Amino acid sequence: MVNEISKLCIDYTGMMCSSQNPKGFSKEDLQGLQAKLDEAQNSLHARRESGNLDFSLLLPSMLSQLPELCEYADQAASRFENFVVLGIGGSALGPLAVQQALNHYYYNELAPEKRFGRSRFYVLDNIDPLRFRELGQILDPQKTLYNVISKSGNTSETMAQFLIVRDYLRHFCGESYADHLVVTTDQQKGNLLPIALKEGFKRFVIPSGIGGRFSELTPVGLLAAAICGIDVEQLLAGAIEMDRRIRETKGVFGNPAQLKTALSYLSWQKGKNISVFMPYVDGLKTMADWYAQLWAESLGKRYDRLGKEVTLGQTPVKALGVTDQHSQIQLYTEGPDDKVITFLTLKEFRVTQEIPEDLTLPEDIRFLGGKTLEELLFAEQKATEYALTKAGRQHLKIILSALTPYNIGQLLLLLEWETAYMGELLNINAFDQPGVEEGKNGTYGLMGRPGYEAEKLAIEAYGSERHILT
Ligand SMILES: O=P(O)(O)OC[C@H]1O[C@H](O)[C@H](O)[C@@H](O)[C@@H]1O
Repeated sequence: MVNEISKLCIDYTGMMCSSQNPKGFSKEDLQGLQAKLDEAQNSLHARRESGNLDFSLLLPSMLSQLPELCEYADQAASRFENFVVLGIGGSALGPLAVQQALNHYYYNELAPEKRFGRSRFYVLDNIDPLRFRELGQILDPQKTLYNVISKSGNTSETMAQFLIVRDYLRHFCGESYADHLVVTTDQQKGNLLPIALKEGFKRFVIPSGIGGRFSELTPVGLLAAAICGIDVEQLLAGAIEMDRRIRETKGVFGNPAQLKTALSYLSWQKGKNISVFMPYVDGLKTMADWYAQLWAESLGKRYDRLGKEVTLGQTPVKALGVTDQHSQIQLYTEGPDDKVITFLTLKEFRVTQEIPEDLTLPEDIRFLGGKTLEELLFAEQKATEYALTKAGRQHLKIILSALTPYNIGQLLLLLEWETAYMGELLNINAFDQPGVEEGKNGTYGLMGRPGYEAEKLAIEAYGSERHILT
């Protein structure tokens, strides 16, 4: 059972009923959701038409902004050896995921003379002072460009990093410090915008209505990708094609987002409260981090859209094949049956690594000789699927034909649409994150931001009753 979607396909055999997997779903189970899915589709597409669903509506308009973005990226890449993102959450995870997937791909594909003149990529999302200090020590400020990314322009972590870096650049670069800062933020809101305007930083806009976790295919991710030599046109082309398929294809067995949503929804209904995302490609390891934020913040909600308390969500877990076969698979096979596993794999790797033959070795090792590492990886992945099916555990597999910008664009859009569909089926708002506000406001209180005195007092009162073993 393989759903072909140009260069990305979904193999959902491991979710379906068979002689080996009697607990799996039937075609009728999937068809039974068709009316709900169509309703979700109509509602999402109506919001899109009225301009209230920006994450996919904006793809073509992003294409028209590429010439300006790429021109700036080319100039920056020829001047700066290092490109550092200061951002967190949706302002860091997408850029990281795309870089890890594609940066080396491009490096190796480029003609040798073109391999230079592209910046090295770093992300400072966490505010660990040691890492912050140490990265500053190894990067030459004259050769470094910092991209401050914040949709809200108010995030404490990002703003704190920005203030330190601005000070440091002023110290080392003098009056030209502003050339070392590029800001990606909202067009109208937030504290970063007026500073950027006043101090003359180059600025890119995150279109209104797009939340951080849906913003990779805006300047949030496109600038970093372009500066590091990734073909952003192809990235957008893949996303636009996936978007078109999702909009135009009818029926759960043809529409990739509907199929993926139906499988997620049915498994969630069957008590699978955990969604494991397990790429079998090192380059896609951080894609699992991006997915974790998307799934967790979008679907983990206490109230539905009518304000009724529902407490919903499915906990995302990140894993890596084959590494986690030697760590987590034991639990997935024999532990509580509360997980659905999404494997992410490639049809082929661009390289072949042979394992040498040595006929003098004992047979139990010799069998590996003459095979390749890819053969071993694919065999392990298949054997894991089999073992999970045998244990009655549900899993599916997204297969990319290769690690290319086009395919990564397709994958991002598929997962974004699936998340939006799931929000509709669960009748929750998939685009907000009220649960993170309490902690943020408490931090403001503790750090002395005016207007948050009550939060400070409440946290201090909470801190007075502690149980500590020393
Ligand atoms: O881009 P920013 O506005 O700085 O937001 C960064 C992150 O902040 C919060 O933690 C939100 O929960 C995330 O959804 C967001 O991605």
